Amino acid sequence: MLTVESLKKSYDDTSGRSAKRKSDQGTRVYAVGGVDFEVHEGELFTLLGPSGCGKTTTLRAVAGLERPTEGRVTLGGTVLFDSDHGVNVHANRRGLGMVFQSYAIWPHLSVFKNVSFPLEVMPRAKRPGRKEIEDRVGQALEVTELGAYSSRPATKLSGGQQQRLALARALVTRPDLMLLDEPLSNLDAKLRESMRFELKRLQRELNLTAIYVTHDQSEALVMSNRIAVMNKGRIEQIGKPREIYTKPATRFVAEFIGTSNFMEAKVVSVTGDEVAVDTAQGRLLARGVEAPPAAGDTVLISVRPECVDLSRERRGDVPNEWAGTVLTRAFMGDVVDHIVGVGDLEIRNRSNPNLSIAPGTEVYFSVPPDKVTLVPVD
Ligand SMILES: Nc1ncnc2c1ncn2[C@@H]1O[C@H](COP(=O)(O)OP(=O)(O)OP(=O)(O)O)[C@@H](O)[C@H]1O
Repeated sequence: MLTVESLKKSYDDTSGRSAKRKSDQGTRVYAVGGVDFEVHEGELFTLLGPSGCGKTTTLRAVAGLERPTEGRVTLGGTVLFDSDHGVNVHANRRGLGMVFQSYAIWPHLSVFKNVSFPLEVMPRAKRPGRKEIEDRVGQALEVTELGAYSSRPATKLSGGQQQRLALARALVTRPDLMLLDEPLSNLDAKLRESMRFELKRLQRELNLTAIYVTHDQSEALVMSNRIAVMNKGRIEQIGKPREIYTKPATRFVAEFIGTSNFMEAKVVSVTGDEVAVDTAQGRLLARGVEAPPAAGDTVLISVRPECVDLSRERRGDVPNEWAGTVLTRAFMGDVVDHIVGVGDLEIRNRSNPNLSIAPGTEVYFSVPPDKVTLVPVD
């Protein structure tokens, strides 16, 4: 549905020293350094990454609010931007719906008028008749569960309701693609969590195609069909939430999404998709490795804390079983974390809160081989 190819956006570097060099060398900084992705119909596609990684710039380039330095953007077969051929369709003519962090409802208008406004300002030739405007606004308010507030001044809505109003206003034009830039970040934590599910339900029910921008990894995991993890203006990995979490392609992805135990290791042997590695603390077996490395390669091992099985007794019949000592334990209500020391290494385990082992206790822990992830060394 949407294709973004080799998208780049650079700015003049106005920071200190490099600004001086700019005059003779033309220094540019890349906010987006060449990204490629596709968004399929009916999909919620998330751009996820830390502050400053270029996600908003990418979204604004798709919206037509930012002119890319290079690249091509195509929506349903129509070229919206193409640097090689000088194509740049105006933002108003791209047929997109947008919801931003500051959802900017019009305070002097009623809920109904806020939603009808985008239809009323359409060029005369495209503008729907009065009856159709009423029907479409009614529908948009219905799906966002604001029907009962139609005549209320927009300022007399709660934060969550105002957020839904911003969504209704974007939906009413029936856009081919919705662009959502951190739309929940102004809400308090509890409301933000329930709105995740609301938004996801709406997107699914209306079969909306959407690009969602967030720096919040749990929001991305809950809501997305697919996620593109961005770092320093580039995409490090694109995949389904489960793939991104269980098979991080780079150290950055493994560190940014969730928590992980990392160990440097050397590959000892490779048999099909089974890889044995040596770490400073001992040998580990990894199974189900896609694109296995070669013997002798250096790799990074990543193991999620919930994949570390902790026990007071040695089991003996399981692979990857090591002995260690509990250093700390942290109870967090729904889970408990134990930090286990093995030589210089600290391994984090996450368990059901029924397990509680005092610091200083000798323990055994093991990792199922299919939970040992090999990450290429950067
Ligand atoms: N107009 C501009 N001039 C110069 N640099 C800019 C401009 N706009 C953005 N940048 C820089 O480009 C980089 C990417 O910015 P962008 O807003 O896309 O990041 P982001 O990932 O959306 O971050 P955040 O989550 O903080 O909004 C940043 O380093 C930013 O400082």
